[in-house]
Amino acid sequence: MNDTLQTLYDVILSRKAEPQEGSYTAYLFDKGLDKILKKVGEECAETIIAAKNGMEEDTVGEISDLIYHLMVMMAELDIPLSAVLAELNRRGQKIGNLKQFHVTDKES
Ligand SMILES: N=c1c2ncn([C@@H]3O[C@H](COP(=O)(O)OP(=O)(O)OP(=O)(O)O)[C@@H](O)[C@H]3O)c2ncn1[C@@H]1O[C@H](COP(=O)(O)O)[C@@H](O)[C@H]1O
Repeated sequence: MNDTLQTLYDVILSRKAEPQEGSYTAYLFDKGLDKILKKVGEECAETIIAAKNGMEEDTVGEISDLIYHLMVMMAELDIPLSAVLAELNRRGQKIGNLKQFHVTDKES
């Protein structure tokens, strides 16, 4: 999972560094942050609509569009993918510690 995200993020970063003809990602960087944020908002709304309609395939497609546009936003803002993954890991470890605490609490 992280490998897939990292590979996609690396391609997005390379489009930012070296824009390619016909690249949608390069087009977004050329348009700038406001355009990218507008796309994030649109894809978020489309994800909600697909989820509400209960169509799994459509929802998966919209989630993928949303993640892609979020990663373009991160690249535009120079936020490394590792920062988000580290934050998710930190939260996971916190929850892990809480579970451990509850188990210990019951046992005593
Ligand atoms: N994962 C994606 C990805 N997901 C969604 N999209 C594009 O996001 C757009 C969303 O569709 P919309 O109808 O909402 O937008 P649109 O009308 O085409 O564009 P706007 O005028 O609204 O900006 C489509 O053009 C999709 O092709 C993506 N474009 C590129 N990638 C990946 O990005 C990498 C670089 O690709 P290039 O940008 O093609 O070089 C590759 O790994 C691609 O697979």
